[in-house]
Amino acid sequence: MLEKIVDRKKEDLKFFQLPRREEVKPHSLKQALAFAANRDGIGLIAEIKRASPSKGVLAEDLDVVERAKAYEAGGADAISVLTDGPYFQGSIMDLIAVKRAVSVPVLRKDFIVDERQIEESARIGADAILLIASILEPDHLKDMAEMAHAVGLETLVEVHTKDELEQLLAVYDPSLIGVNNRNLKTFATDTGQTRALSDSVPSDSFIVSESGIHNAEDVASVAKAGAKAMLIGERLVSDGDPEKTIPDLKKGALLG
Ligand SMILES: O=C(O)c1ccccc1NCC(=O)[C@H](O)[C@H](O)COP(=O)(O)O
Repeated sequence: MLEKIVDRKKEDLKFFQLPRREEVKPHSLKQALAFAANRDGIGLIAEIKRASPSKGVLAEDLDVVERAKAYEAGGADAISVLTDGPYFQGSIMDLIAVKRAVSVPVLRKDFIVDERQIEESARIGADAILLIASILEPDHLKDMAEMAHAVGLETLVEVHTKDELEQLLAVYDPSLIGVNNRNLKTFATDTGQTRALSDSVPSDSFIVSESGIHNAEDVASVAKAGAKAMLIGERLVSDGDPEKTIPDLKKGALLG
């Protein structure tokens, strides 16, 4: 599936056109998450996605602006927007609309495989982009991260296995490391993956635990494993009252 997503992305990039630049105020993802970790025990990146390969349609008629504002009002420290069209029913227009509507940092979640997507991300007003170790060779990922930083974007570098992490650390030391609890080949999620990798993450890096977080116990488990922030999609995008749910989830960091 991951291969299919990336192949489709490369195919679509043949028709790539740069959008015009948005005039928006930048916000630092790392600073927002570090501040929240200090205040609440854990920071939260709340995700907007209409659909996913693992779950199908989650929220077809989602009003992304309304949802982003509800996340922010509930205490989300940052918002992630899935901009992939074919597999997640997202678009760069979603990110543009969200960035205009909120004052927390906005992360572009997509399958970034080409330098042009970095300039695109900067133009649409993203504050940060996701770089996925399983689809980029370590040297290429390092180059892409440096290119992103040069145009003012922060990077969240995602790994799933210890091997991926070790190969990456041999050439590059990211300050924000996302441990994806979802195996992108089988789609199975296990929050224990954050614990399994956390000892191998350099002590000066900041761990964001991603995927499969549904309740306060999951939050407690990843916080105990060393995550300073979490990224939650499905649980929040399909929630009727995220303004109430977000504080309840965050309280999980204080459990145990
Ligand atoms: O969500 C999927 O099915 C998926 C499949 C293949 C590649 C990426 C995928 N998701 C992107 C994400 O990283 C998640 O949306 C994110 O970590 C939130 O996960 P969740 O809280 O479990 O919705």
